[in-house]
Amino acid sequence: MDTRTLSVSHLLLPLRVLPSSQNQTFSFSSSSSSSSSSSSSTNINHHRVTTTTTTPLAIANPTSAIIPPTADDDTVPITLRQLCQSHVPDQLLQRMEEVGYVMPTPVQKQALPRLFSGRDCILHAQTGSGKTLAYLLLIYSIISTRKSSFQALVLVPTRELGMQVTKVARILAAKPTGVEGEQRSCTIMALLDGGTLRRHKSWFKAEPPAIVVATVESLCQMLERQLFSLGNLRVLVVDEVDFIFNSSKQVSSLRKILTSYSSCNNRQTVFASASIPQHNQFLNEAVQQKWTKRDVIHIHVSPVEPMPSRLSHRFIVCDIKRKLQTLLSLIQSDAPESGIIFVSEQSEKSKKAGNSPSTSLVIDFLKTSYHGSLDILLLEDDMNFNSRAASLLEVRKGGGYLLVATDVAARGVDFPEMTHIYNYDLPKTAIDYLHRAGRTCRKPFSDVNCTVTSIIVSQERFVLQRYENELSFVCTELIP
Ligand SMILES: Nc1ncnc2c1ncn2[C@@H]1O[C@H](COP(=O)(O)OP(=O)(O)OP(=O)(O)O)[C@@H](O)[C@H]1O
Repeated sequence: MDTRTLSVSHLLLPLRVLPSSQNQTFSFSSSSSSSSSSSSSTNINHHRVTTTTTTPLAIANPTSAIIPPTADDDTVPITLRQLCQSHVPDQLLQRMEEVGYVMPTPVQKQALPRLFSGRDCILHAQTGSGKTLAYLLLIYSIISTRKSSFQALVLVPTRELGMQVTKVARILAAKPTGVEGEQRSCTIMALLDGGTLRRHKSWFKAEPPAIVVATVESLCQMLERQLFSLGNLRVLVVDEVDFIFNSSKQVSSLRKILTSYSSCNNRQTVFASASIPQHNQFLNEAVQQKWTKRDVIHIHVSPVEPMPSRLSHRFIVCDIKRKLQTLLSLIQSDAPESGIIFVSEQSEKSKKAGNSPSTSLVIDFLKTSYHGSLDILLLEDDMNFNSRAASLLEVRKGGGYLLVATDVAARGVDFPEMTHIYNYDLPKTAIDYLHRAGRTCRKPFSDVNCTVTSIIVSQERFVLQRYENELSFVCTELIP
């Protein structure tokens, strides 16, 4: 008897409901939205899949039992190649293995069969769990390199994340070692804020790329000028979907892309994030607003553990005047391989008052007082795109570094060597805490432990406690 468990929404699995304080910061509805909360009771045919429960296969005759491994069976190892075999071109699978992707992560194992079946999906899994590879494999299973048309679109909230996704997509599309021949290769365009639209326009005219990785604003500018259309689009991925919907600058353009410039009936739609607050409402809204088809699946991996278990959380209470010194002492005693020091973005009021941003204070202090071997780098919203790219390039060269950053570095950016996160300023919401913390623990099969440390003043303890409750983690106090 096969007792594997595939949980769908009408089989009542315990699902974590996000607390109301988290909900307050987030809304998918706009004033122009035609749906209302009552719409959630309509007969929507979406499914939810979780990976919380799996029971072993009962094998009737062990000696002859060659049961093909399936994605929902955790007891039988299954490779990425087996999962992708009849869907993704062999050359791409070869390349995937060559760059080190052999075994699937839990989200890949859960999602790929459903993605290959053509269903719209919401990929909801921990930071660093490999959602990018999951949706890129879907894209490579769908697009045809024989066609010279724009077939797949990945929308991202920041230039930094766009550059990273483009890089992974290009690495996968490259020829594996030893493969000869003049096969037409897959072209991938990065259409990101800060780029030159004229160059992209000429590229489109000469030969449309098969895949475009774009920030929402840059894409909309091109669409508004009718420089190309989404008419042949077969798959649309929105990465960090909750962030884009929650961004007042990006949400209306995203809505247009989803419903005016393209139709969910003509494409497969995938939304990805480690955080989808009010996910039931989002699912209903996605269907009501025709962002996805009615049978969209919610793939929710580790719903009761939204952050990696290898991550330990600490806090230290100090006087506000001693924060810099406390930071330095922590760095000296932790001796991180690499670390990010998250600092709040400077408010408009503080800018107008002519104050220095906190990032400058921290950078200047570390440059004079830190005498260790780590490089000190800066990544913040107010830097121009070239300086931001230069900082990330330094980070990617390898070697240890301390990156002083605002939340621009908190979403999606992959820092594989990162071991320590310091919240010099507390994040504004529990969701922000989760994404900052998620810049560590980015090697899916590693057992290296990582640490997040928040440096707080005593009045902030209750805020941190709220995040602990919302995200189900325990923060231990360090006594100075
Ligand atoms: N199957 C795999 N085997 C080994 N490494 C993998 C595999 N899949 C992904 N990775 C690696 O895991 C890391 C995290 O992957 P990715 O950036 O896709 O995470 P994510 O789920 O998108 O996280 P976030 O929510 O923070 O954006 C990357 O360095 C990636 O190369």
